[in-house]
Amino acid sequence: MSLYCGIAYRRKISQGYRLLSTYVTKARYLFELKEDDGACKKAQQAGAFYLFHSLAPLLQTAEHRYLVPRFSLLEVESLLHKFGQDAQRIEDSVLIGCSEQHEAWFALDLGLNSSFSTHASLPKSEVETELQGSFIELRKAIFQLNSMDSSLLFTAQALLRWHDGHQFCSKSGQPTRKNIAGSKRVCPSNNIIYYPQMAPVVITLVSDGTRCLLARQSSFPKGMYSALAGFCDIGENMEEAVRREVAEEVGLEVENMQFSASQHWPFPNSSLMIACHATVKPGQTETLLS
Ligand SMILES: NC(=O)C1=CN([C@@H]2O[C@H](COP(=O)(O)OP(=O)(O)OC[C@H]3O[C@@H](n4cnc5c(N)ncnc54)[C@H](O)[C@@H]3O)[C@@H](O)[C@H]2O)C=CC1
Ligand SMILES: [Mg+2]
Repeated sequence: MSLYCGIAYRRKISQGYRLLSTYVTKARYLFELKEDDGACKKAQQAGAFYLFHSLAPLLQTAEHRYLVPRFSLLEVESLLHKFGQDAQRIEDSVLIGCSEQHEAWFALDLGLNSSFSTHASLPKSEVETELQGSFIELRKAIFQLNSMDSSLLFTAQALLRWHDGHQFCSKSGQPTRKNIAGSKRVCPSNNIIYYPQMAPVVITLVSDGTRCLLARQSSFPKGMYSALAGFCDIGENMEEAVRREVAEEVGLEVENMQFSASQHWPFPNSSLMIACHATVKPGQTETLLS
């Protein structure tokens, strides 16, 4: 019932009762591309492609920053042709966003083995020379990218990695097939749909009101400290995960948890980092000092 009302309301709006915002039309356009393979294929014709090699994005250096080159479908086809591959490889690309003018953006990895061939990795250094750029590990490049580029590349890397690691149905063992946008994979033998997944992680700044607690893992570089982070266990809500992680990692009990901000974090796998503030329970501040 509520879904039906929602659809009717949308129609009423799109028939011209109210002008839709740019953000709304963009969100609906992206939704259409995810649901409709034909529309997504059409969008590739006028779209822009970001290229990766084994999950490292192609970047170009400009002074102290990195620029992220984009290529048209024709340019990508001609590159593939030059390296002896056909345009079918473009079906491995994933939709990562669009401009306000609805130019669709895709990401394609030239280094991962394509679903269409077992020997399909393109030679990295030759492609770099051809495209006048370098495939640089994303983690090393983030501080030299602007925030829009880094967010797009985070999404792209996470999606490309997910597809690379989910090529088979975990129930039937059969190869799964991605839709054109790359927003899902389907097992043709039993129609199970697999969607890209993110693991929720809470990262909590614990304080006693005036001081805050930072910690370090043994794997951190020397001198690096961070707020306390941990994966949510299945069945937990955010508050329970914060309380448990803080207890596990530093032996404190916290209360007054507050959500602060969130961010997608693609390393080493896709996480949704949920940042929170929490205060230690009264009587535990001495522990905080030790
Ligand atoms: N931005 C930042 O400042 C920081 C970010 N992080 C990120 O937060 C995430 C979680 O932090 P950790 O302290 O490592 O988590 P954690 O404290 O939950 O410990 C990691 C352990 O949790 C288990 N685990 C449970 N679910 C898991 C899953 N979905 N994926 C992987 N391991 C899982 C594994 O046994 C793993 O060894 C990491 O991805 C890390 O990159 C961590 C610290 C600082
Ligand atoms: Mg942790």
